[in-house]
Amino acid sequence: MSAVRVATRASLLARTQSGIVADALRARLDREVVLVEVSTRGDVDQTTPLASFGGVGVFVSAVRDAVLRGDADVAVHSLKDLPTAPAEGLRLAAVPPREDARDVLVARDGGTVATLPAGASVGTGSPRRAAQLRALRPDLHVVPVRGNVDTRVRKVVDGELDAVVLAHAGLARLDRLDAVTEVLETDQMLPAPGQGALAVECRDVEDDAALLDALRDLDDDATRVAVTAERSLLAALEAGCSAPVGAHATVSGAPGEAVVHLTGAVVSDDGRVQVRKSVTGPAGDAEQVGRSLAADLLAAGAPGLVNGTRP
Ligand SMILES: NCc1[nH]cc(CCC(=O)O)c1CC(=O)O
Repeated sequence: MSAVRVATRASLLARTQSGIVADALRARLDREVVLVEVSTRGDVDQTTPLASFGGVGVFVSAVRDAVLRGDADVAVHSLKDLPTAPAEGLRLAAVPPREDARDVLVARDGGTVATLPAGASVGTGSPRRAAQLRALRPDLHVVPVRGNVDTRVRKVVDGELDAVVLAHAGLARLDRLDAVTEVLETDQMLPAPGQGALAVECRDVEDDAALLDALRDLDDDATRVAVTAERSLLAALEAGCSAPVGAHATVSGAPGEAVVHLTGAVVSDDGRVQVRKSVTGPAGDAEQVGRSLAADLLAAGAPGLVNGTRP
């Protein structure tokens, strides 16, 4: 049988994540599984703000194109980087078990959000993290940063910044949890929809039955339900990945009676206005649960926040 080719971005985090999926496929298929690196404009140029490339979508589409062209069979992404619109010609074949979805602080001298000195500079490129940081500590100086996880951590180690906010999941996968000085609870910092989860796509028309079986086996039901609710909320708010929207869902209960509990928040850029709500519904209706929470948030005044802060 031919090798399975896994398309990945070239960054260390992307290669690590794709390696996790490649290992999982290897364990389920008695086949060779190889990584195919795709370099994107967003990876090559680490300084230009992402918005001028058309947002993080640039990372995703180059990897997808490799699969659509037939240069690879499977694409691996961070699920939170995927636009909510479905991709023509591809399907979301597997959502593997999620890592910790929370954000973390990496600060000098063991700092936490509560103990950072007045006016401390905290790096993040995410409007969602910036807005929630300002809500917690209006005195903080939020500095836009780009670059991979290692570069961001180094800015703290080198003293260029007092702290950065990153995803727990990325640091865990890179074995860099030693740098974490505080895990931010979701009531302080609601993660991005899909944070901590991976997305594995294949061609719509894929006819490799063994590969499709392996992908199905890699899919985690509870993770798929949770991220479906979170992304349905995001889509219904008509907010993109750069909007100050947080969402986090958990699934509980026996199969057949499982429920999904979804919390969502929209925050003004300056952190002064936060609309935050929760809803619980049947796991089988995850999309509807997300849409109904979006309606609640919109009724509570979220539209001005979503629209007012889009680039
Ligand atoms: N924005 C880039 C990005 N996309 C996914 C992750 C981490 C892994 C994940 O959230 O699953 C990161 C880095 C970060 O936010 O710290």
